[in-house]
Amino acid sequence: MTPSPTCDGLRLSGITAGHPGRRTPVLEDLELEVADGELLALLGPSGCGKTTTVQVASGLLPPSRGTVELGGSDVTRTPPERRRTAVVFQQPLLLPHLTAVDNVAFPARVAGLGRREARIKAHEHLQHLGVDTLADRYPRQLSGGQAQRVALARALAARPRVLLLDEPFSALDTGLRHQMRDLLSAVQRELRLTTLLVTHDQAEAAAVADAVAVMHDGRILQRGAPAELYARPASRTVARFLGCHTALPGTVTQRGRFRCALGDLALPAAVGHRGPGWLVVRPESITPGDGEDSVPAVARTARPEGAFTALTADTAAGAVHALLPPGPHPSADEPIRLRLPLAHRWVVADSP
Ligand SMILES: Nc1ncnc2c1ncn2[C@@H]1O[C@H](COP(=O)(O)OP(=O)(O)OP(=O)(O)O)[C@@H](O)[C@H]1O
Repeated sequence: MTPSPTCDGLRLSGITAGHPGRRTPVLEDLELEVADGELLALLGPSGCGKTTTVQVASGLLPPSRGTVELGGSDVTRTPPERRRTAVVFQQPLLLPHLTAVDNVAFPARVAGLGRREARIKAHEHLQHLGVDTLADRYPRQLSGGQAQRVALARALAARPRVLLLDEPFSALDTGLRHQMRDLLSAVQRELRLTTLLVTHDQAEAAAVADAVAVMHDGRILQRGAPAELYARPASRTVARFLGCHTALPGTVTQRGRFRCALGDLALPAAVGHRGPGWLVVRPESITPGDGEDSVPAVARTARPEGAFTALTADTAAGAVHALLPPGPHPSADEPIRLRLPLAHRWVVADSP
């Protein structure tokens, strides 16, 4: 990834950081940029260093190497309270002895604004997030979703340069999560705030983010628009993390041809990979049926996944995983043909 010469958003360059008591750093030479006004989702498995990245960006954890820039200024040594970043965590962390409106007014009060003015502003933010009717309630009188809206209102009230959201919706139930995603998208569209959203949910990342960065073992493996990462993952790890579990070993013998245990398969012209690699195909693009693009398989398992059916089938080259829409689906041990549409074939190397 070549960094742009200037960044008006958030930029972490060459960051190495760890935690006291840990022998090895969590982040090593991390490069991450969130452009001005962009919502970037930082996606990665548990323990890969997402929260540590947020801590470094917010100033809660000083890196041992590297720089943090905000709005084009180096803030590596600037204390958290002077960075103009606001963080929303998985838990709302509202002050229990203050009402919702006073929680939201708190940052402005700390910044020196009078109580009346701070409260007027706070009401505006609560209204913006659809919870002004709850202004006089204490945190213990709010549901999880309501409290998280108040926490988001408080973060916005601080008028941050950068909003850092660390798994803000993961404690909520599915319906509420979707509502909060929509709300975040709407707020983001309106305010164009530079936002880093930490999540381990690829659907959430795809739903709200302008760009996604996939993290693994403290490094960014790939960054791009969600659709680009889905269609063209850089590695098996990225593909797997984005829900694509079909990876068939073989070799790109010449442009547009992939030789594997299933024979000589066609590839789209966009595939630039050469030599040994893995054919990956997204699960929702695979369907049972006959055609030029189909391969023989034997159905192994078909289990419900929400409204869909997750089908695993064995082929001569390995297991194929499909996500089928509602309707009849193959049963175990049934010989079938599976279509692997040409446009959805992609080849990756075996590296992370
Ligand atoms: N305060 C701490 N002291 C020591 N080690 C820590 C501390 N906080 C995190 N770690 C370790 O640092 C590594 C990265 O943790 P981090 O919380 O950044 O990961 P994460 O990607 O946010 O994970 P999750 O999705 O589970 O929240 C983990 O191995 C974790 O155990």
